[in-house]
Amino acid sequence: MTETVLKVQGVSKRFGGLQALSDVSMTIQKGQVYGLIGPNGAGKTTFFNVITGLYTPDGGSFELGGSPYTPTTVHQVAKAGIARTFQNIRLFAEMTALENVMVGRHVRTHSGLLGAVFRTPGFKAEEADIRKRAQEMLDYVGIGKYADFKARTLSYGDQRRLEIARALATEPKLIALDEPAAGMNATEKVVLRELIDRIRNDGRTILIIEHDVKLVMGLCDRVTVLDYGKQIAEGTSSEVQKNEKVIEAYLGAGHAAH
Ligand SMILES: Nc1ncnc2c1ncn2[C@@H]1O[C@H](COP(=O)(O)OP(=O)(O)OP(=O)(O)O)[C@@H](O)[C@H]1O
Repeated sequence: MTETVLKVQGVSKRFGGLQALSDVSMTIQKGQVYGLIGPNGAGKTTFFNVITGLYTPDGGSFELGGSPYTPTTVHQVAKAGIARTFQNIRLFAEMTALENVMVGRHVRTHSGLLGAVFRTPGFKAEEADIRKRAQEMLDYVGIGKYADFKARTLSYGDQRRLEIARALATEPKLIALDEPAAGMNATEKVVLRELIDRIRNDGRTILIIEHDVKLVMGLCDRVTVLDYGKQIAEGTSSEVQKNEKVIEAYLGAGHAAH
């Protein structure tokens, strides 16, 4: 039995005279790694920003885990069950790795602000649990030994893994990774690939924007290709690779081929 995690239908987004997304639809099933690729400026980040509540779409409908949802604010989207990472890493640089993950975990806590202010027993117990879970997340992505290091002191690859740990801490239905391999060397990419495989094998569902086509093709169950905001292909990695429009879009004049 397949179970749909995210269903997006007919999403559009215009910036002034520029149609950044034009009637884009996709269905992501539980346990899939779903790739979103396309040349520079194709609309990939815009799509991520729409589904995570950073941009308001001009049209389209959204379902998450079988229920309709409207991605209006970032916080509401996190609560609904989508967690993301960013192309340009967005960590709290002066906070420790552990604290960064604890912030992600707070999306799922109950004590609230009053509990924190008065340090109620309920709050203290919850805080201890959050700390423990955050450490487990760091161990899971392989940077447990850096728990007490400030985020800014970690290597680039480790900061990207920390972002993934923070996203996982919200227990998302869908984890959306925006160019997780950007700036990584070959060794770091191998480790990242293993991590994404492990996250999938543990039953999570992943949407990934990635410029490294080799990585995408090796990792993704299905792929959507955008070009100038339009969906020019959708299918398995091998179907998409053979698609004439895709080859054209990547090799065509005026586009950087990556
Ligand atoms: N906030 C904005 N205001 C105006 N135009 C925007 C905005 N965000 C994106 N765009 C434009 O929308 C188009 C799609 O951009 P987007 O960043 O989504 O592409 P992308 O596929 O993620 O590209 P890249 O691979 O370079 O990150 C581009 O022409 C971009 O200039």
